[in-house]
Amino acid sequence: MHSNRPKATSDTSTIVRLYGALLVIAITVGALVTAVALRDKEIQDWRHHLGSMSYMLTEHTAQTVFSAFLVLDAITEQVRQMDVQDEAAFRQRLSTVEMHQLLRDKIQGLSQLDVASIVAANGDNINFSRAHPVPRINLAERDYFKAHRDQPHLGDHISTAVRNKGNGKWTFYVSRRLDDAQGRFLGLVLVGLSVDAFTGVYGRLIETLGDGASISLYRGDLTMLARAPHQDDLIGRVNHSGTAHRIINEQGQQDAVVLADTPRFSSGLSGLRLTAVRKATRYPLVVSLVVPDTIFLASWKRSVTLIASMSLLSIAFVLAGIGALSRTSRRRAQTEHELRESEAKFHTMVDGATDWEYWLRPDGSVHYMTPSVEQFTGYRAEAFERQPDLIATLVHPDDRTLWRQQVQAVGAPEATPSTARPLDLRIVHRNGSQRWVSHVSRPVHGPDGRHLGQRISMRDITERKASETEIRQLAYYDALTGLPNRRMFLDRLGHTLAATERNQTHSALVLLDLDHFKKLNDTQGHDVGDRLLVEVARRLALAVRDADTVARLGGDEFALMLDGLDPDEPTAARQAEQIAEKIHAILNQPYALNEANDDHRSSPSIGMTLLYGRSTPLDVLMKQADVALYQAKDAGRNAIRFFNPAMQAAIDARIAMENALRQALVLGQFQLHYQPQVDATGWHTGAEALIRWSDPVRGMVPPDRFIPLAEETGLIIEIGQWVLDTACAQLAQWATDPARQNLQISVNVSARQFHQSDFVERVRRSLAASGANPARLMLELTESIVIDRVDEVIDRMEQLNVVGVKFSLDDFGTGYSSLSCLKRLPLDEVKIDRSFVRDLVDDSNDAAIVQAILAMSHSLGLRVVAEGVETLAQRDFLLTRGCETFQGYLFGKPAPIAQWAGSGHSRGVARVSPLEA
Ligand SMILES: Nc1nc2c(ncn2[C@@H]2O[C@@H]3COP(=O)(O)O[C@H]4[C@@H](O)[C@H](n5cnc6c(=O)[nH]c(N)nc65)O[C@@H]4COP(=O)(O)O[C@H]3[C@H]2O)c(=O)[nH]1
Repeated sequence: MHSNRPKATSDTSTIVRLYGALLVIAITVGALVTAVALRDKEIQDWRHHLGSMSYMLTEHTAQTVFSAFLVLDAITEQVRQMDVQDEAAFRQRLSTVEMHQLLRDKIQGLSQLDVASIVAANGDNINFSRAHPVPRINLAERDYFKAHRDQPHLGDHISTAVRNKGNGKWTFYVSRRLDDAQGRFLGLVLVGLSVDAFTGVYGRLIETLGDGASISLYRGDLTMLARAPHQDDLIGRVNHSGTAHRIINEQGQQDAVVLADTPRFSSGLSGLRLTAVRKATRYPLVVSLVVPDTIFLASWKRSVTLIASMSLLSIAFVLAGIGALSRTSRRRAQTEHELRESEAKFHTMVDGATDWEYWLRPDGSVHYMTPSVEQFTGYRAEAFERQPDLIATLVHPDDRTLWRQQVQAVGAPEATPSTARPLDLRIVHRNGSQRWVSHVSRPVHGPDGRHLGQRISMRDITERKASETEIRQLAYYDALTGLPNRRMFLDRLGHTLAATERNQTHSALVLLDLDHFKKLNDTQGHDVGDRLLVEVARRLALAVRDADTVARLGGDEFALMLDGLDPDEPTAARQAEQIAEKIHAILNQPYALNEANDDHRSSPSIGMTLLYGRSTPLDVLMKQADVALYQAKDAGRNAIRFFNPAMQAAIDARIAMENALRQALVLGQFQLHYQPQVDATGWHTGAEALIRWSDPVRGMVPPDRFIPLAEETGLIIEIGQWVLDTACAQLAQWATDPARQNLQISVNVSARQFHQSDFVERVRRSLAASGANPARLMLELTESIVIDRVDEVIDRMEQLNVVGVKFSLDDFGTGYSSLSCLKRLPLDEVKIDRSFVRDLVDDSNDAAIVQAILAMSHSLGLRVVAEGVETLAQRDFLLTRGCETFQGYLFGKPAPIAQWAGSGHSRGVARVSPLEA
């Protein structure tokens, strides 16, 4: 993560480390130099010290030896005064008690002197200071005796140290030769010096110096006489290779203090030693003082330890300091780096953001603003920093008050995040264009809770607003005319009801539809129909006040709400009627729909009802207006009808019938009646199944009265299925009767039933369940079914054709089905509506229509069935014009199957048939 730490960080760190290393080196070198200097100084001091000590030791030693020589002098003088002439006299005179006494007296009080003796020329010890008479002791083998005997001019002699024969202690002797007048050897005088006398002093001195130090006393030829600490094996040995030898014998010096790395006598281990060697001035004696480095460098070592400790401590401090410093510097550099990175991230995120973000200080000045502001306003961020009021001027004037309120509320020190509410407002771009933005403002507080102003985000929601408007438009407005749709109208209707109560005024609900609109649509196409609807919408909107509502509920159905009518009901009704008449008149004006049809006439049927308060539910009000509308249509169209109590009764009756109809299916109140269809000879070809409702209250209800209601309520689905199942069952039953097995049954299919998604499947199931022959089933479709969604209709018909089911077009001639459409449908049969048959004989128009239908159907290869044939004249007319199948009271009324006589021939028809006449 920190691999890309900036160079400055490592530079600082390196410098700190370098300084640290230098400091450590300086401390180390300083410590070493100090240690070396101290060592030199210490050695130097010890040199002086040892020099002085060796001097004093040598003086002391010489002084001690001097006392022995004094005694030697006194005894020699005594002997000389005795003037002894020969050896015998010598023996005699010097072995006396007096002489013994003299010897004793001379060494009396001198503890360092062990003994004073007189030795005869043969080596016998003839007298000595210790006792008298003298025990027999011969010293002829002693080195000093031999030296004196053999060297007449030797002078005074110092012997090697030996264990004396008297008390066994280490002793060395100073001796002098005694001669007679002729120079003959008479014997010698000796004085023994106790080695202890020296080692005692040396030892105390060594104690003060410490372990490892030694003091040695040598004779002039470097034969060791005494040593402290004492070492038996060294006494009497000649020092040939030591420091003393080098100084005294090799270099011929009198004294020196030498630092050398030599093996110690004691341990044989190598080590530095300071050796102070000094030759006594009066006697052939050498004193050597040896001090090992454990002593003379002990103090220095302590100092060095202290220095080393101090240095290490200093180094530790320095290292710790460097560590801390470099950590601090690293942390600081890291923090700076992170800050820079964070800032870079912030700018990458924010500067590239499409939203407009800014931060206002508590005084309203701009602290920061994203560059995206330019897209929103056309101004750069700097312009706002210079002129904070610029923002206010860019907020749309209609939104400014709300905007100001929010900015002020959130800008207050006590503002909390909940103070802010998102606000949709418009921003006017420098170029005059407008943008919708979602404005969200939040207070900014520092870590210490201090109010630092507010942060504002503006997100462009222009497209969202447009989509919302579009969605709203689609949801609440009619796409063709731009008028409110049914949903919005019902919504407003609810509000209007509340308003009438509040304002104590009446409103009027007006429903209207255009007479014969469907015909126009079917004959001239949807474009023309649409143009008419748009023009009607425009005229309606112009005809009413702004406060009123005009809506398109669907198709050619429009609704109006007229508000603010008089509190008095009759007056309000009159006002509403006047407006309705105005509308009626306006809509009756000619329409220029296209070039070929610039004087189109259209008229509305208008039904209306008055509203006051919320006591009457919305759907009831709609029904009331609807009923009035139907009344207007019933009255021959192009009329205005006001809803009245009689109409209410009709509504109530309708509701009651709806409930009864629901029950009818459950209670099995439906029956199928069959009306025969016959051929030219009056021979039954089949029957049309017609439903009957046997209601205990209403009696036998004709289908015309309940089928439309069943259609409207959706009950037709179940009822239609029942009819189909019953007819199929009947077919299956006829199939077992040779006289009727070729008869077919026509079944009416309603639009809603046919347009069910699983209609084909239902028919197949019904056929399969009953076992009926599909070829005997004829489904009657009305023109209104086939005119809509032609392709889907054809598809379904073909699917059923495949299994053998046939189709008949019912009520042909009353609708507006175009010939081209008819040609495409897989039909088998066309039924001429009974309204044409009725006046056929008298009305030349109807006769012409029927003839045209027959001609057209024949040209398409379709069978034609004439409905409602009541008279022979009608039958004959039709027969002579090629109609081959008939249905009507002339041949038989619809009747229950039980009343259907077994005969396959209609009564009396053949008799009157012109063909048979
Ligand atoms: N004046 C006169 N009328 C005659 C004559 N011959 C037959 N009619 C009547 O004419 C109607 C013929 O049926 P539609 O046109 O399909 O017209 C039917 C049909 O559209 C519908 N309908 C009847 N049964 C059903 C059904 O099961 N399903 C559906 N969806 N509609 C049905 O109800 C309509 C009326 O049926 P109905 O009242 O049974 O009326 C029947 C029948 O009784 C005649 O010589 N003179």
